[in-house]
Amino acid sequence: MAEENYDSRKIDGRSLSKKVEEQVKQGVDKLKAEKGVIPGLATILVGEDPASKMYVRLKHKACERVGIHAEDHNMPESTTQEELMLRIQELNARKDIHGILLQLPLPEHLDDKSAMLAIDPAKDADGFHPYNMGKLLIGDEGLVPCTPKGVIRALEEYNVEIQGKHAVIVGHSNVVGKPMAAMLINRNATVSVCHVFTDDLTKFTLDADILVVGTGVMHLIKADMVKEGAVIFDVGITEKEGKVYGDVDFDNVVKKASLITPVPGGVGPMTIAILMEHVLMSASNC
Ligand SMILES: Nc1nc(=O)c2c([nH]1)NC[C@@H]1CN(c3ccc(C(=O)N[C@@H](CCC(=O)O)C(=O)O)cc3)C=[N+]21
Repeated sequence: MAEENYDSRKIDGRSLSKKVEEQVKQGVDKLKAEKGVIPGLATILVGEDPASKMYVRLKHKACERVGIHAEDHNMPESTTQEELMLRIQELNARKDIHGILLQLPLPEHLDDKSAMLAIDPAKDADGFHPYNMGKLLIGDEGLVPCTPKGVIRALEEYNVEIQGKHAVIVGHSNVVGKPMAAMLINRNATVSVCHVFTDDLTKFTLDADILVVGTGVMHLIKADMVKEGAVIFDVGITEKEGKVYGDVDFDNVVKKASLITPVPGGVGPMTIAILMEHVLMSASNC
């Protein structure tokens, strides 16, 4: 028998992100024409980590596509906390910079919490500032973490019902799991948050109508751990021998899912498109 073709189950993050970027580009053009404002994003990267450099490059390329001015603040590995704080304060004060993105992770000797706290919440393109996280928790979603927002956008685009559904999140990080839980609760899902200490992970994943996995454990989620018809978002990235892998064993899990994101080409491009949207939002509000 011929291999079944599961292409229609794939959530195409690349084409979704193109659609979002097209909307952002229109907004940017309008803002330029009507108010003479050019949205500006400053990225801060401390050190020379190759993966971080690659991610920052992807963000700059996206800025170029949508007409956002992008500045690369690449600071040396030896940067002190004081120097980093000073740079953030300079960018906070600049009228032509509407979004500030501090690329994570920072080198060991730097404290990311105090650095993120120093970023003007109105310029917090990542949505990581405690003020914006707090707003998210009380249902006021402005600048929110880009990856979970991208998941929500994809659910909307594919007309997946959220209310009343059991959404299971694997991974309780500040950048994905926790904000994802808040966004799904805000939309009346029943939410379970699992993580490395969860006693019986499969008990939860098997019951998930919507499954979001962000752990960084390659192919953690196998076909026998998911429910028939589940909608699955793979937020994991593991690099191995020049290839990227997700947290979901896509080739087998796709046979049970109704919709599923691949890695690459899934939530990654969406994350960047939402980031562009945030810079436009901040520039529009200034
Ligand atoms: N302050 C901060 N904000 C971030 O948003 C942030 C961060 N720090 N640190 C690192 C992670 C990682 N991240 C990615 C975004 C897009 C892709 C992406 O678009 N990936 C392509 C593949 C690219 C390739 O590997 O060729 C894809 O999935 O199709 C990947 C990773 C943002 N991060």
